[in-house]
Amino acid sequence: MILPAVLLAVQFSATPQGEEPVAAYAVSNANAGAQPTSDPRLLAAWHGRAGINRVIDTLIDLSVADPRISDIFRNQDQVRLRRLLKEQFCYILGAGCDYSGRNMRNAHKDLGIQTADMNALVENLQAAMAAEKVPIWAQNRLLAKLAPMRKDVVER
Ligand code: HEM
Repeated sequence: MILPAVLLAVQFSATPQGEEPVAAYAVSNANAGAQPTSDPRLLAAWHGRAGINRVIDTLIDLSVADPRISDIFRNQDQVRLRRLLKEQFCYILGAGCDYSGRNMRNAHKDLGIQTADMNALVENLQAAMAAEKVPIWAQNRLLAKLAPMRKDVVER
């Protein structure tokens, strides 16, 4: 009975306020691209869900203003992106969220992202984590979760 429930969720899920509609897809935490951690020390080092949200806000602000990659974000739904990045990090860091976005391959498939773009985004993420005073060991735990997603995000 899981499949009909998923289909219903996809068919009837309304577009959140302020966001643009996207083509239907099957919602699953597997789309987040990494297994969640369950280490309270790690979550505390990130300053919980509020800290995660601040890091994502800084990451997006830096990236849309970054001349190396700003073109990629132009004309994209940044309201949706902000919401789903927060959900994804919250899920991966074990802060109690489900991830409701698309998988990494489908979300990035038309963006033409190159290795240099990925490196620029990771630099901005490191700056955002440093601004939140996330210790290096806790930064590295998150970066290790993101590393395998490179192959789905970067175009070959
Ligand atoms: C491991 C690295 C990355 C992660 C974890 C990640 C995560 C995400 C997530 C969760 C979404 C929303 C998915 C959805 O709309 O259903 C998304 C979309 C997007 N990402 Fe990434 N991303 C990564 C790398 C990048 C890079 C390197 C860039 C550009 C430099 C980028 C640009 C975008 C843009 C523009 C969208 C919006 C696409 C759309 O609305 O159609 N991402 N990403």
